[in-house]
Amino acid sequence: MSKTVGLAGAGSIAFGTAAVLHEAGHDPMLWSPSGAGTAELAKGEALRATGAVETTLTPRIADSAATLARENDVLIIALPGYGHKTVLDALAPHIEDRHHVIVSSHASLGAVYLMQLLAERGVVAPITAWGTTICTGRRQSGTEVKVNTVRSRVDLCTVPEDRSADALALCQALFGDRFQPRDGLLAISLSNLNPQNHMGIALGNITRMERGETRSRGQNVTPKVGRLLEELDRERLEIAQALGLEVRTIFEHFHLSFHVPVASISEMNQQMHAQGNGGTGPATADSRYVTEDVPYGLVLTAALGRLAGHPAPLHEAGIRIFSAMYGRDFEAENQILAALDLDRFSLGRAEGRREDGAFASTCQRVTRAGDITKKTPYRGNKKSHHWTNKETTPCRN
Ligand SMILES: NC(=O)C1=CN([C@@H]2O[C@H](COP(=O)(O)OP(=O)(O)OC[C@H]3O[C@@H](n4cnc5c(N)ncnc54)[C@H](OP(=O)(O)O)[C@@H]3O)[C@@H](O)[C@H]2O)C=CC1
Ligand SMILES: CC(C)(CO)C(=O)C(=O)O
Repeated sequence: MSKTVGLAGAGSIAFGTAAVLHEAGHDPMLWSPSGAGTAELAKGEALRATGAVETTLTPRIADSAATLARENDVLIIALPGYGHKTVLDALAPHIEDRHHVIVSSHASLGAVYLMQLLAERGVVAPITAWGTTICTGRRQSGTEVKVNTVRSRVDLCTVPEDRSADALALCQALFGDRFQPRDGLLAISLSNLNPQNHMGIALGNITRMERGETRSRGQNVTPKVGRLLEELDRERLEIAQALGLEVRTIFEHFHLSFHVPVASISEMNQQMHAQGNGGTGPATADSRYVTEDVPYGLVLTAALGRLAGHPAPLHEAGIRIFSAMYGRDFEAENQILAALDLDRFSLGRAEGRREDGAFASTCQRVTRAGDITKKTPYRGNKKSHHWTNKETTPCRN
């Protein structure tokens, strides 16, 4: 049955996802928070998708968050993490029990933040967090998108948990049999590989980014960049294991997303390039590979590593190196973590608490706040860690 689906965002993923939905017989609507992203479409121009999806559609256009919510049963958040808080704040007052919200892709506990906003209004709508996007691609203009791939598997979980079965059925009805349920929001947070992948790619290509040079992304995952990605992956997997969570490996990720045989990460990327879907690397330093993935990705993984007693030195180094390169404090830029006030969950020595007890209660309280994960076995934490809760300046990149 055809569904009305409102997409918050009008960039590459919102355009690509609208095309995928249209091809499957659904009825997408786009909302550009500033209006700029849908200026041409709002005049009635058609949206053309090429590549892995070839179609032309005339999506409905929303002029506000209220319209997007009113006119659709399903809402998909499809924009970078640095826009999530603004957009969730705008949508939350209009979300009702009848809605189903999907976050594509989930960044930094945004689903917990939205749950809290809805709880304040007594609304219980299922929120499904995806570990990544259903497609990849790049917006070419106000009316065109190149879709590089439609993924065969996307990790997901739903809060509240008792809505998981309905949520899975809905995602399948919209996009087909492409979903792998995971055990809670921490597993989904640790299933998003963009932050680690983009850290390696951006570090290996930062001078090209700064000089504005266009290049193949896959081809430039050279053996040494590939090895760095594999080592970053090892850190993420160790954290997941310490938390008792099952997550995909980087090898599975590239295999399931880009349909290439499993080999070394560099070889898999060379193969993607040879098949024509290696993508294009960022050609500006002002790229979400850094401005989104460091504050909303690396910062969360590094913090979870400290909490789990498995610090992630490469991730930590990435935060520091990019902060030094950009002259910014990326750790302080995460608006969602700041709004969740995770200082309440500090593992500090204050009040004479034993750190392991504080960690256990952190897990329980976070779990209660958002049902983040069903099982968070404690493996011991010797290091003191404080979540920072500094004021952040909204950043619009
Ligand atoms: N593109 C890809 O292939 C992949 C993307 N992803 C992830 O998917 C998500 C979306 O990516 P993508 O579509 O490429 O990103 P884009 O940069 O293309 O998204 C642009 C959209 O985001 C909105 N936006 C940007 N900043 C803000 C802000 N501060 N507040 C509100 N809205 C804002 C823009 O609003 P406006 O219309 O007002 O200008 C626009 O609608 C990201 O999390 C990304 O990491 C993951 C894997 C692959
Ligand atoms: C290819 C790459 C690194 C780009 O984001 C990726 O991992 C993805 O899209 O899932």
